[in-house]
Amino acid sequence: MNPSAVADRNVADILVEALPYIQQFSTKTIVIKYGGHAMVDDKLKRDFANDITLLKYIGINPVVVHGGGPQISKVLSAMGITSTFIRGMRYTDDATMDVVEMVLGGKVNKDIVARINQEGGRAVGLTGKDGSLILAEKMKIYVQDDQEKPPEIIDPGMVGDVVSVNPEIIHTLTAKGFIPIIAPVGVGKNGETYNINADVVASRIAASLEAERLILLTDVDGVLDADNALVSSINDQRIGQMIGNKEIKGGMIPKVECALTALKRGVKKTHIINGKIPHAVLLELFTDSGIGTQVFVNGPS
Ligand SMILES: Nc1ncnc2c1ncn2[C@@H]1O[C@H](COP(=O)(O)OP(=O)(O)O)[C@@H](O)[C@H]1O
Ligand SMILES: CC(=O)N[C@@H](CCC(=O)OP(=O)(O)O)C(=O)O
Repeated sequence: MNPSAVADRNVADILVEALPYIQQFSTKTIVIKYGGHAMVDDKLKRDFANDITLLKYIGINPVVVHGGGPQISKVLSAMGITSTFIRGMRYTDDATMDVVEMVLGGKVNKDIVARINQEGGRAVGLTGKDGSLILAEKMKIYVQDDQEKPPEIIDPGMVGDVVSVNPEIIHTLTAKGFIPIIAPVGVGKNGETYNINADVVASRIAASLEAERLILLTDVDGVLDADNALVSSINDQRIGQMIGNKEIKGGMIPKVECALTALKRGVKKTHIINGKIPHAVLLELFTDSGIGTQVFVNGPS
């Protein structure tokens, strides 16, 4: 639905339309991945903080996993370091890892926490190290440019994959009325620090919490086809085709792959939506038409 169409509607109508959704989601867990590209300006950041606070007040358990890719790149470039990305993952040497941990676990995480608390919510910031939330290991990235040759394995440095999630700390916080805000930094079995793509963390956290919804907020309306038209529903087969013919590229690759992983691991529904639309989270959850792309396993394409 066009967001301005929502604004023109009678407030009472909107509230009534929202009621069955509020009833459906009450006491359920909704995981929201807040991408760095959606953290655009003060107004949008405030809208996001409002949405999350409102969800908690009406009895839903929101859990936020945030990114911060552009924010990391800005600090790295001020230090004269240029990042390279392999299939949407930032090559992470030791110096880059330090910056990633400082930016994600520090500035970005605390900004989101402070904004939600400003709106009357009770947010608590965590990285995957806190409460041993995310056990990680080095990710192996397979790249196959030539179908005739076997895939090449690329060493991405300290890029991590999630081995397991221990959600105890999240359950403890949500039960006490807090909203967990999670930075995608993981810990290895020898205490080493890993940089994990935030989409990967969001999908595994959502699975571990048996979440009702995983919502991935980004800076485009959802998955776009070759004509830049929104694909409002997509299944695993079409995802494979669109990655294969490079219609889905870069940062959208981990997003669609993670949406599928979440569904296969028991999350009920997953949507990729434009976080630059004011109150995108509320529009997605509480209106009949919703926005963005819904991802399916074996479903409609
Ligand atoms: N088929 C596609 N549809 C939409 N976006 C795509 C597609 N292929 C690549 N992209 C890119 O993926 C980006 C979103 O990923 P990313 O930049 O990592 O965002 P975020 O910071 O929200 O995780 C879009 O801005 C777009 O440039
Ligand atoms: C391994 C890897 O690429 N990690 C990401 C972590 C942040 C992230 O995922 O941020 P967005 O969601 O804003 O893209 C990075 O270094 O940029």
